[in-house]
Amino acid sequence: MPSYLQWLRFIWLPGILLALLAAQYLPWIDLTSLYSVQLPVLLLVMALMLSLGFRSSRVALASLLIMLIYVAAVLQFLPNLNTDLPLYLSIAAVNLVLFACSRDRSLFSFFGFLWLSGLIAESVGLAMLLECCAPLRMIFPLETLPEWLVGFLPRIFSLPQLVSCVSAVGAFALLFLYPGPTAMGLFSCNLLLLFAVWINLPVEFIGTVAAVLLLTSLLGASYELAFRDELTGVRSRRAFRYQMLTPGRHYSIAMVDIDYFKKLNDRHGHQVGDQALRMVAAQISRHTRGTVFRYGGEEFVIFIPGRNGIEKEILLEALREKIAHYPMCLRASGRLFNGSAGSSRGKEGTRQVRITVSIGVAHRHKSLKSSDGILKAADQALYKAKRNGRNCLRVHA
Ligand SMILES: Nc1nc2c(ncn2[C@@H]2O[C@H](COP(=O)(O)OP(=O)(O)OP(=O)(O)O)[C@@H](O)[C@H]2O)c(=O)[nH]1
Repeated sequence: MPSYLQWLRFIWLPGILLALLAAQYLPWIDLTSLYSVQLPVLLLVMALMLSLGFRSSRVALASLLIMLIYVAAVLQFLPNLNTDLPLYLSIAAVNLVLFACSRDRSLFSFFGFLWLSGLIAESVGLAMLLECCAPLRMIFPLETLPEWLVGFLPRIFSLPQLVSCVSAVGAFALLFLYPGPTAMGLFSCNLLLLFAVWINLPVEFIGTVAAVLLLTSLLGASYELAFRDELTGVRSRRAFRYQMLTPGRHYSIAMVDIDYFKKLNDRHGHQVGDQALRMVAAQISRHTRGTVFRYGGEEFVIFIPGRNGIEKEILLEALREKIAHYPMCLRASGRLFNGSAGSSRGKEGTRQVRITVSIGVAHRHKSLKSSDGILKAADQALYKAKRNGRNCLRVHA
């Protein structure tokens, strides 16, 4: 967006509100019918607009697809659409699985152009096949299972039911392969289509619920963007700031900093440095009771609720040791792999790297109450740990 239009970013929502208010007074627009009949369209358009803003082509394509089916059904574009709806829905479910397999990119790109062209070609081809080629349907009745499948499955299954079941299983598998709010949204839509095919849900319900699911997945994705560190998967510094707004009465803050990280980066490259950051984040998450945040660079903060300071220090000391003894192996090429899972440990051409961390911890108590003060105290303790030779834990007195 050009810089002179930047201000639009802050007024588009009040702009929509004013447009809707103005529409109340336009005689040729009947908003009552718009709200009741077109609610799914409004919600799906919202999902589409937001996903375009987020460059989430997967949600954008899913919104477009559901909108296409909804509009075609409501406006009776195709004479047999209502009877063929389960078939269309099951094919939409297959499409959702394909979307879930792809990576998010902008729809305004060659990639987006390919997907949209494919979607249009598929819709037109399917509509022509189902609506115009009646003789073909006599030969291949798409509602029932093909003969070759009847031997394996009971006849009570219709083809759309089978396809929607397989798609839902596929979407579930993809949720495990690429976990995240978007995959979860697409899987939920797949489940919705599965139910719609099996128990004939009304099209208004399908459109509205699908839009709500897609919008919720977008909100989840935006939360992840704002509050999660992309590299390590732990919460971000912004999330820590929010956490410290309501920290509670009894808590401690530990700052964990990787030792000589610059040297590691310089010697083995940034990719190895990134892997080390991921390893440390994973170890902290696994071995502490608190919440882990990446504070910046090679520094992590742990928010540990509870009173027992000594117990927390023992656990943090154990964490420091676990990280120091964690075997990370470097291949001759310089690429890191997980030593504990690596079968090549000790093989020729591999070398182990030991990573250590220094930890500073401060507990909230009578004379140290403000969250900023506690954070500063933990930082001072960390500085002490660094000065005392690193790879150790220091507690703010
Ligand atoms: N690979 C990688 N490096 C990062 C990242 N963020 C910051 N760094 C590097 O982290 C290094 C931090 O170095 P320093 O602050 O000097 O700390 P250090 O070398 O660990 O020294 P001590 O803390 O005193 O032991 C810099 O070289 C940064 O480039 C990141 O996301 N990935």
